[in-house]
Amino acid sequence: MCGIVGVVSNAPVNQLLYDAMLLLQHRGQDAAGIVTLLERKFFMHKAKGMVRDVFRTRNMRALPGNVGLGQVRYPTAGNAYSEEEAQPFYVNAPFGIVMSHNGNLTNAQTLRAELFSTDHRHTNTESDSEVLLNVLAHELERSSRGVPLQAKEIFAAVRNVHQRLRGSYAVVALIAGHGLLAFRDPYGIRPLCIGRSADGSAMVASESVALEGSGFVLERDIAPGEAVFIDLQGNVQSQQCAQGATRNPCIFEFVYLARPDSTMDGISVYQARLNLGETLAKRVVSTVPPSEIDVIIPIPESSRPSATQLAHLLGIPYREGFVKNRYVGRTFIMPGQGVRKKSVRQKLNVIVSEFKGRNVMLVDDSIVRGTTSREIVQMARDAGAKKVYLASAAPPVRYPNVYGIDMPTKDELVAHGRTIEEVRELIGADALIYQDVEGMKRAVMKAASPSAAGTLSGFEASCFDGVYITGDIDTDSISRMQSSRPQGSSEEGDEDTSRLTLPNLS
Ligand SMILES: O=P(O)(O)OC[C@H]1O[C@H](OP(=O)(O)OP(=O)(O)O)[C@H](O)[C@@H]1O
Ligand SMILES: NC(=O)CC[C@H](N)C(=O)O
Ligand SMILES: [Mg+2]
Repeated sequence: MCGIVGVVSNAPVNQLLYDAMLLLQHRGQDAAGIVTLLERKFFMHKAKGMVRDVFRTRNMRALPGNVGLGQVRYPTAGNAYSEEEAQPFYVNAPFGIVMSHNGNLTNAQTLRAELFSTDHRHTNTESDSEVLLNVLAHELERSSRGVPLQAKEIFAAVRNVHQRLRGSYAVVALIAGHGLLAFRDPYGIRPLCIGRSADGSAMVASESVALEGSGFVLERDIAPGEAVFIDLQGNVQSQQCAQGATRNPCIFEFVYLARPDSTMDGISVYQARLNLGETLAKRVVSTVPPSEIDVIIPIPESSRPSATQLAHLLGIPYREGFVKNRYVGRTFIMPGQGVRKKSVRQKLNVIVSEFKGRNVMLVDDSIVRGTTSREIVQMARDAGAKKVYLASAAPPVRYPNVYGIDMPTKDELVAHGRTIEEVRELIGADALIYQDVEGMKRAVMKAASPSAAGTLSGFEASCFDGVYITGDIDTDSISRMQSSRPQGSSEEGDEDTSRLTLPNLS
């Protein structure tokens, strides 16, 4: 996942975009970029790093214009360390287009070859997003050949783009001299919403928190397959551009990726996490009698709502036993296992009195590679805990994700090919309780507003159930994607040489 945002306003948008990107920072910590549009000219600044490091006053001053877009990147394809693959991307024809993408194309290699041989377009990076931009540019060129580019031609181009792309994509693009285009893949895997401010400005963003925190009111989610075009005067037009679109948002957004104060596809992320704690409570009682748990301790940050609800329902005290260093980012979305592992200890420290002589139940939202759990269980023991139980608000992550979450190889998933007992042993906990897949889906669905519930077909939950919603994923495509996953650099904690190796228990 990455965070994307676009604005059409009647006042300068540089600061607005910067602030919205800070609200989306949890979706990507690796690179950040803004493009603004003044008359026919784009102004761009992008670099590796978090928003506050990438933009200096001089960079902000060099971003004039009332229209613009931005992105915070969490790399899932191409090169994690390449400045060139920071977004937005730019092409000069037709018209001049810049684009930000959240998601992952599963047919990027085929498209790259097709772009070169058939469309005669050159891509110069390993990024799937650059491929996407070129497909969009080619289709805009085709649909507007000999006629002025208007909403009709733009929607026709998006229809063709949907035909060619596979995978997940939420996109915001600016077309010089025309306006802002936003669209979402036909399954709605990655989120995108739209809102307005009192002065009539329009904003599209990955999460509602970016709108609300910027003084906008959330109007609605952009529907799966839908395209929205906002002209330079702020007039909004939209059209469904995909056949047979269904709403299947990525369930991992609700488990971990999104901020709890966001609402996506009509589902409150916070309520979803509370509900996950509720269903988890039922699983806990059938494994560890509540009388044997002295205290429930969340693993900050994302597990807090589930842990609170679990503690409440079991009638066990909830305590903050780990203090988080707020200056260390999210460890899961860091590129490279070496840096992730080191960061868990830098990020979390224990309050010994909450552990000493107690049976503690630690709660996390999910266990992916097991990096966090193994460190945390050991830290709890070192702090004097008698028994350390671990509960996960999500089921075991057993399958690679190909839709924009960096878990592309099954070997790095601690639960792949292992029984829960084997995972427990590896992590070193006295008991390990996982959510079950159906319980998770029900819990998240229950958090949907009544009007949204009817529009949801289900969830993209492949990393938990192995069912890939786009229907075109097999072991070959997974290994192809594995080879195009972000590569690290040795100077920043090379992930290949320091990759966590798990003992083979079979
Ligand atoms: O099993 P692992 O591979 O360690 O991944 C899972 C952990 O990573 C995430 O935390 P993260 O620190 O990224 O973010 P958070 O502060 O939002 O919880 C998630 O909340 C789990 O704690
Ligand atoms: N996480 C994302 O949405 C990543 C977008 C794109 N695939 C990249 O790697 O830059
Ligand atoms: Mg966490």
